[in-house]
Amino acid sequence: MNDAHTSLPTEQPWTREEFEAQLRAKGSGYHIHHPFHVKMNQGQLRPDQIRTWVANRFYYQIRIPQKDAAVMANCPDREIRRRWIHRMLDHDGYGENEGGIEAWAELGVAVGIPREDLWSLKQLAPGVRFAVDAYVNFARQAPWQEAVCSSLTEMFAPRIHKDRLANWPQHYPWIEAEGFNYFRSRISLAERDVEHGLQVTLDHFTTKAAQLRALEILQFKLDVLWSMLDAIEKANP
Ligand SMILES: O=C(O)c1cc(C(=O)O)c2c(n1)C(=O)C(=O)c1cc(C(=O)O)[nH]c1-2
Repeated sequence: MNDAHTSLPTEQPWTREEFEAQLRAKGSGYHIHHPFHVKMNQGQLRPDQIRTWVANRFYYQIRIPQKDAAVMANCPDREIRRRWIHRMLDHDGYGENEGGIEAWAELGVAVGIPREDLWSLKQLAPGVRFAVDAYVNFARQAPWQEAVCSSLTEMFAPRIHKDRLANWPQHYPWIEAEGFNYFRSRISLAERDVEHGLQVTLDHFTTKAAQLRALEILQFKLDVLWSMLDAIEKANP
């Protein structure tokens, strides 16, 4: 094991601010820097490659509420559950709100994927299924605070959604504008989610060893997202 990930029981923990800065520094490994994502944002992907990305990312979208249900199922704290349940509703929708999964399906239509094709998962690459399932299984099996910590890649998500909104319309004028609603909707939701996720993480991981564990968990989640893009890139070079 790397020295950076071990600590003596007596070692001083980072302060709350230092710990948050360490978590945020993990952004250097976010999938925004993956070569496939860089190409996507620079307008270098063919329409069929955009479709491969949208079809595969759909699997992440439909599994996220199950991941959040696992966090809820493992969490005995009513106050946490009262806030966490919004994540499931955001994606599944409720009442008149169609939700994020539907917004992603509209992105699918906007890039030329018929709904039945998207829902059939026939384009799903095995590596994407594997990576996303690893995330859901982690949330099922880990203590709920660890699962909360693993959601903190969302700290880096508002930037990625804003970049897509800024760049896609000019690079990919063939995509119908309604397709971008998902990205727009996630900016404020991600900010709200991160505020709560960070609060739980900063409150729970208070020894140095625990703080180092939190960084490992965040790395695991960064690896999930990175592996998804590796598999997507390979599925349609
Ligand atoms: O488009 C992206 O790059 C991206 C990344 C992430 C992320 O960092 O996990 C999420 C999302 N989008 C997203 O839309 C979303 O709803 C979401 C929920 C979660 C989570 O871990 O609970 N991550 C993400």
